[in-house]
Amino acid sequence: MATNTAKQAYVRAKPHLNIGTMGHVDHGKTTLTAAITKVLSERGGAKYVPFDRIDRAPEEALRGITINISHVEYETATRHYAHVDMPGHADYVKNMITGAAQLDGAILVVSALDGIMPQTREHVLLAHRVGVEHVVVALNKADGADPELADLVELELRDLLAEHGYHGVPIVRVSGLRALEGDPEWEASIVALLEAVDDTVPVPVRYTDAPFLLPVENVITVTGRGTVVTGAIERGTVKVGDTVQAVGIGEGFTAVVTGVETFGKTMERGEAGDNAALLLRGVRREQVRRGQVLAAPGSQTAHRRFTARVYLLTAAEGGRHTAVADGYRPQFFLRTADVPGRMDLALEAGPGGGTENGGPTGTGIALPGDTVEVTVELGRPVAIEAGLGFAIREGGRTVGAGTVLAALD
Ligand SMILES: Nc1nc2c(ncn2[C@@H]2O[C@H](COP(=O)(O)OP(=O)(O)OP(=O)(O)O)[C@@H](O)[C@H]2O)c(=O)[nH]1
Repeated sequence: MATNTAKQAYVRAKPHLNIGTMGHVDHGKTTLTAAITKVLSERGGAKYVPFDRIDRAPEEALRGITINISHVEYETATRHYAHVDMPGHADYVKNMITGAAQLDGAILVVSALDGIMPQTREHVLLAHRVGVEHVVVALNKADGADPELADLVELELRDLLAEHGYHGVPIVRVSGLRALEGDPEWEASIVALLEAVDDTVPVPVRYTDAPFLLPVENVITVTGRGTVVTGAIERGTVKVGDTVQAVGIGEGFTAVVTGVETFGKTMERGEAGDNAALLLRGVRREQVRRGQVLAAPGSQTAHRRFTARVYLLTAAEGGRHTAVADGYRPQFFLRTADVPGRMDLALEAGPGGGTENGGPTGTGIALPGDTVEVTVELGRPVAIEAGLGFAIREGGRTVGAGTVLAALD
């Protein structure tokens, strides 16, 4: 990342926040993302990223300058934002529920022409479950919608949001498409949307004093320079010269950080909450895998077995229709890791096991809607600690959400 042409340095002049768009397919997430960068670029707060460059820029990933192909950055008067427009529904859910996206807030995109659709519901539910506390609604395609119809959609949205604990959510009528085309009325709607985001999503508490931790999202080889690892810094800080330890999945290693960047700009210090690219000295690409964490040496340990409290989604929430039994073998998503594993419906070390809400205790089965305490054995070791959230998926859908109680062995 030390390039021949000097790179610009990242100036930390404003608080940095991570936000993302969510919502049903085709409601206009990518169009809106492009529109935000276009409108802000005209106001000096962004570099315009056209629609067809979002999610679809592999050559940028190859050059090693992009943090994540679906991330864009922009600034309002008071904040610097990294904005993730996740490519497909499955990836979206995976990123969101594992906390890989580490969203401080979300823009729920709902088409005023179509109203609430299944993924609108699913994303609101998941956002709430994974702890996204702050949501702003972009009621998109307002250019084509009858205002009375839009009023109706707004009412239904308020009900849906309230059902999941979101009250007083700003609903801003926008048109990503018309704003992209340069229509001043709709450009103003994008500005209003960002004002609502600035006002609604507070600057989160960042754990910069904790030991450094970065879940590995992508690994890129930059010819002549080495291996670059990207991801959002979960805790702590990192600078050139620091030693980091890779934990989980493959063989662990330690390496010295020789470059820290964000969105192609060099950083004196990467901090919790930043989307960072780290250049590692003497590390081969194959040594680093998505799902590992890079951590301050000795601060994280990999485990295959742990106890957890798990909520099984109901069929209405997109979960299973039938019970799960001892020996259940789904996929587990922990941070950026996606590993197969086995789940047994009892706490290995501890009093009893069974359910909290009067469900079947000690029978070795649990029904959708139950909260149960379980013991998990993963196919591969992963960095595990008490309190870590994870998702349980099978056949491409999310069937459970859990929290680690304790690592075993
Ligand atoms: N009339 C109108 N059409 C829009 C607007 N925004 C997006 N569209 C159209 O809606 C369609 C879907 O837009 P996308 O931005 O691809 O939607 P998306 O939600 O990103 O879709 P996925 O990424 O596939 O989930 C496209 O044909 C857009 O041109 C808008 O504000 N008004």
